Amino acid sequence: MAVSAAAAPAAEPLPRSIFKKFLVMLCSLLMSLYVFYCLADRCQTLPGPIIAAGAASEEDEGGGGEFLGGSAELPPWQAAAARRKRLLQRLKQRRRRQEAAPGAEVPAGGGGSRAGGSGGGGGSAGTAGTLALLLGEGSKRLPQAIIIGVKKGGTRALLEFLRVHPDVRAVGAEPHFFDRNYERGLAWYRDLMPRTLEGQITMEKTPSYFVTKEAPARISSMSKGTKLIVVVRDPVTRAISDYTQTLSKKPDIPTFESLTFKNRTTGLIDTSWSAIQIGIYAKHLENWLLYFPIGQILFVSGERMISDPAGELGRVQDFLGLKRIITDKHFYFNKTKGFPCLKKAEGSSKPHCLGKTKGRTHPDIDQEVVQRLRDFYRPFNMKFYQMTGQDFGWD
Ligand SMILES: Nc1ncnc2c1ncn2[C@@H]1O[C@H](COP(=O)(O)OS(=O)(=O)O)[C@@H](OP(=O)(O)O)[C@H]1O
Repeated sequence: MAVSAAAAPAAEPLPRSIFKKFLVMLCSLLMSLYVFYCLADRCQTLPGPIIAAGAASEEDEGGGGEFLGGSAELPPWQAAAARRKRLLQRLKQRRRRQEAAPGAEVPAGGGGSRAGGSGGGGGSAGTAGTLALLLGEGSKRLPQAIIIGVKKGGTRALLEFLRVHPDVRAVGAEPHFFDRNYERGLAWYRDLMPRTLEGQITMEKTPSYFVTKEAPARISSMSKGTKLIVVVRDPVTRAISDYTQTLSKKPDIPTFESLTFKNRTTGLIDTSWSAIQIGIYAKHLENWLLYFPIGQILFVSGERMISDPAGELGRVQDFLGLKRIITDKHFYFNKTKGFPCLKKAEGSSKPHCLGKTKGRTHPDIDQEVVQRLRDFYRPFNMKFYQMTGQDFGWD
């Protein structure tokens, strides 16, 4: 009895220390699980970890491919969540500013890219992809597909919608590499690109390429296999849209009617005015066909991008060899905006329409001038339908 009474207190600390160790291990395990859970994008309402694009844009200096910000005072998992939240906000702000700036005029410099899909079917693939990108996998590649035009055709809408696809990663801003920045070299260009994993497509859009004489040869020398996408729109409406954009920046410019004509009395159209020139699609296309087979160029209808975005996106996904993930389930028609919008914005669960500079009200143009322009473009449009094998219904 005496022996056992003496032995009992000596034995007590042992189970307690084991218990403590067990508790510490359990806590560590739970913490690790929670951190992993957050990294896998499940601990917040935020839809996905975001990685800054290759090069910092004018709005987001220092973003280059790293997580932004830091919260030294917070526990690591909260700091990670806070960083993600801040980064998401900055990317959203940057995107809004890019859209608010007159699209085609935005200078080069990277812009946002995102990892992961929003909305619809690509969710889990997107999350796996984002996690891999988050862990530093993937590499910057030159684009395999480029939206080369046309200015005011609906190029921003196409890129924004395509980015919903988990296998598409794109530069947000327009790099203008093959027109304004070519002397900077391919390494500079590649560095603007977001990281991609095997099987993902890198994309960019710069609508001025379509009318840049040197662009086809330059893109072909980068890669003959580059897939090209052109969003075309009725050249008359396109010209008015182009004019509306310039007018918003320079309210003192002459009227559309006076800029249209070299001589209003004779009715001679001023084809040197870029707003008119860009719409002569057949002429610009001839230049591209010197370097690319027609089958390597996809022509997207700017009008159908508005009336049936899912239909056009279906064609684009096929052309890019992507699974048809973006469908009509991703879109809704916003009556206030008067345009189709995404049900889920990238990086959030909220609906997303393009910015104020997309879908502007056009000034009223003298119908006689409009008719004169229709007559002017008709033969060029016919030629363009013939070359592409598609009737865009502008005439
Ligand atoms: N979903 C949606 N929301 C808003 N706007 C849309 C959409 N789809 C196509 N569009 C049309 O896109 C036109 C702008 O074309 P771009 O994005 O190519 O312009 S830019 O060249 O990048 O400046 C823009 O031209 P405007 O209407 O003249 O503003 C729109 O008509």
